[in-house]
Amino acid sequence: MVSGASTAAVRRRRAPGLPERVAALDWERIATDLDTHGCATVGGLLSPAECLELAECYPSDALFRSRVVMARHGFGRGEYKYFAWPLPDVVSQLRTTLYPPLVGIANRWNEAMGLDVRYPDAHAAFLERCHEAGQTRPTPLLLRYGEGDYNCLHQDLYGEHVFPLQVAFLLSVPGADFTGGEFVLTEQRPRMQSRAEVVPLGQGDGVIFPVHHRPVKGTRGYYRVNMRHGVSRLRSGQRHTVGIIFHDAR
Ligand SMILES: O=C(O)CCC(=O)C(=O)O
Ligand SMILES: [Fe+2]
Repeated sequence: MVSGASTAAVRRRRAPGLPERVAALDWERIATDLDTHGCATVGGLLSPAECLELAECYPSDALFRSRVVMARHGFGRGEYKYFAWPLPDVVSQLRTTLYPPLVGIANRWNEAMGLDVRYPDAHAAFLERCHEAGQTRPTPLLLRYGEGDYNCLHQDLYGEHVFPLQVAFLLSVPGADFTGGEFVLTEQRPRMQSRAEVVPLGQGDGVIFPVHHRPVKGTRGYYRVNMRHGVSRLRSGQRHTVGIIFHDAR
């Protein structure tokens, strides 16, 4: 058990420079990768110290609103915890700084898919929309996998309001902290065979990917493909990730 004092320290912790680091990312390249491949990676956005600090707060129950043991629900093997309000600074900053550059892509995708929903420029305004509809519980989460654990292919939908992109960060060092445990995306195309994408990540890298679907350009305009993500079986060690989902939950 972590003491109350260190729990408060994790909550208060400043992550200097995170907004600057997010602003410095090549958002044109990210948009192109998302359009072309259905996912984009961002290298080393979190420092090793930030990764370690986040991973180490997993046992600190006061930071979380609930714990999910995946095997109990048929979700896979391993566990995760949803952060409680107030979110730790680094998690809150990731949510508020990654949202604005993704809004343009989200709105463009909805237009291509013939969906009427458009997203406001600021995350606070989008959260207000979620909260007014009863989606008030925070969705950022910390995941922990041990040897033999895996995360079944899924979609993180938590109510009517959905921001169509989400981000997952690898907090552990592949090859040193764990082996196996690869991030996997699948794309189910209408009347076609499915396509899988394995996304190699290093510590502190993030992967940006669609929550439930994305537009793909065909010969007669855009069609909608259904997306799922998961994690392959860990062969050894321990793997932590943090998931940044922009809509809140009912
Ligand atoms: O552990 C992972 O890489 C996947 C995490 C996940 O499912 C999520 O962030 O929504
Ligand atoms: Fe997920």
